[in-house]
Amino acid sequence: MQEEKKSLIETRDLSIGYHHPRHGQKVLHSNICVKLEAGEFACVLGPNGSGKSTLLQTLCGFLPRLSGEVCIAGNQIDKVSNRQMSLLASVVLTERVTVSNMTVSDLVSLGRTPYTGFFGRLKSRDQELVSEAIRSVGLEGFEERLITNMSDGERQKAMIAKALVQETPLIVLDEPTAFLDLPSRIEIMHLLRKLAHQHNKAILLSTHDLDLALQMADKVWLLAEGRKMETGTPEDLVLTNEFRRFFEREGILFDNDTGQFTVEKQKVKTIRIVGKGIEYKWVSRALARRGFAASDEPFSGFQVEVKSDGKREYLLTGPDGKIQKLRTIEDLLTQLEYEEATLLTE
Ligand SMILES: Nc1ncnc2c1ncn2[C@@H]1O[C@H](COP(=O)(O)OP(=O)(O)OP(=O)(O)O)[C@@H](O)[C@H]1O
Repeated sequence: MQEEKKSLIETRDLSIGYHHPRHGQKVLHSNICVKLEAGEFACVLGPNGSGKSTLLQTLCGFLPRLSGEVCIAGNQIDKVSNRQMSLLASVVLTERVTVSNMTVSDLVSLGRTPYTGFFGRLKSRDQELVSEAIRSVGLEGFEERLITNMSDGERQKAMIAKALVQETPLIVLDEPTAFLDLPSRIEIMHLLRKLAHQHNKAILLSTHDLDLALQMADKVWLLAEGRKMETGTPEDLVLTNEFRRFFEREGILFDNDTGQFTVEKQKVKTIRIVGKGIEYKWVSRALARRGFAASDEPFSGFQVEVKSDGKREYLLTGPDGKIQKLRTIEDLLTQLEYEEATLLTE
């Protein structure tokens, strides 16, 4: 029999939103029934303004829920004291840290407060954890740097390190990758997933990195205005077309095959592309951007032959059979545009 997994977050008929003094209640989402278990790495995805931050803040008790229940590690959230909460959940929100005169080490050490008390001294194990966390987010060497003198991305990494040293079974992060460059985004997502899988933590984060979430999340929670929240493995949500329904909009298509978004072409023209290998792939991509779909059929229109002998040579054949040799993709696109325009004016 399968062992029942421990739920770190569980909601029943939860409604989230805001109370407005004059306009009454603004309900963003209702009837939310979700579960986040130990060892699970889950990503909340949704367009801007869909309610991701509101949901995360409500789950952590930073915002009051409108109705329904939120349980943290099996306890109703109203009955969890602040101290208990600090031992159960570490939370990284998006607001900037503005404390002056605080170094990276000072900030990360604050994550140990639930164990040491606010004025408590760090023991050697606390110090070790702080150093380890700083290392794991790639900030080694930044220990004595003032937080105010760091880039947004570096500061974000320090906040994640602070959450790590808190050693809680649940970590909630609102857009932790927002200010990071692509390698750092991948690194942080890997690190968080590893923590979930190897240290049995429940990790919930919101992100706009759809492709990274598709590749890495165990579960995805999809939010969009006016829609019922959907949850599941990324693959199920792709195969049931939920990703499409949540994210496609005019001019933007979600390709279920590749899991990527593409810009809808206004007009698809075909072009024969001959060749193979990486050069072929990038030429096809550049031509697709200009509205050309590759075709293998013998064709009476334009043809591009891609030499794959490392010489970087593109042979463009026009409908009249004239062949032109081009050295770069930029030249190829310019020539093709010129030839097309000439054809139209003839
Ligand atoms: N304090 C507030 N009072 C009233 N409405 C609010 C408040 N904060 C946010 N909202 C509204 O609630 C909706 C959801 O906002 P939220 O910040 O949760 O979205 P989000 O999905 O996190 O957006 P983003 O991806 O842009 O960060 C938005 O329409 C927003 O304007």
